[in-house]
Amino acid sequence: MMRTVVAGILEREGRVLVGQRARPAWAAGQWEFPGGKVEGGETLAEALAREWREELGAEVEVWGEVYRRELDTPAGAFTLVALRVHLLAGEPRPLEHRALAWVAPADLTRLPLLASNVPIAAALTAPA
Ligand SMILES: Nc1nc2c([nH]c(=O)n2[C@H]2C[C@H](O)[C@@H](COP(=O)(O)OP(=O)(O)OP(=O)(O)O)O2)c(=O)[nH]1
Repeated sequence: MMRTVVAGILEREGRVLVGQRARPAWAAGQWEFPGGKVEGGETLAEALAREWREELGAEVEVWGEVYRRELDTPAGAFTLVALRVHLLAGEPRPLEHRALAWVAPADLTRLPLLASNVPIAAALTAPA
């Protein structure tokens, strides 16, 4: 069964939160929307809430899906789903990332994003 990875899009004052990965080697230094792999039995929303608690010390709820596609990476094939989130409690901190940044969607591609995230950045800047 293909695994699913959820990635959270948190927007504040026209900027979105991104994290710089510390691992694995192929992805270290690249920027992502914080999230991770869905575990057995979890909904997408539950998985994303768990990842944000573990990696950022923040409580979020999911508002809706932004983007979905199938991916091939050095870590295997999976479905990547980007979900818009709303912050309930806690200020995100880089508990597992090298750094966090708040970036305007139009400026995201100035960072070395994970290649799979470039279309998500494009979706965020597309006119509604
Ligand atoms: N978190 C996250 N992962 C992404 C994004 N885009 C993208 O291609 N990926 C890839 C990188 C990884 O191969 C995979 C997610 O793995 P992960 O390492 O974040 O997941 P995890 O926290 O559950 O980690 P682990 O338990 O497997 O070590 O998805 C993104 O925006 N956010």
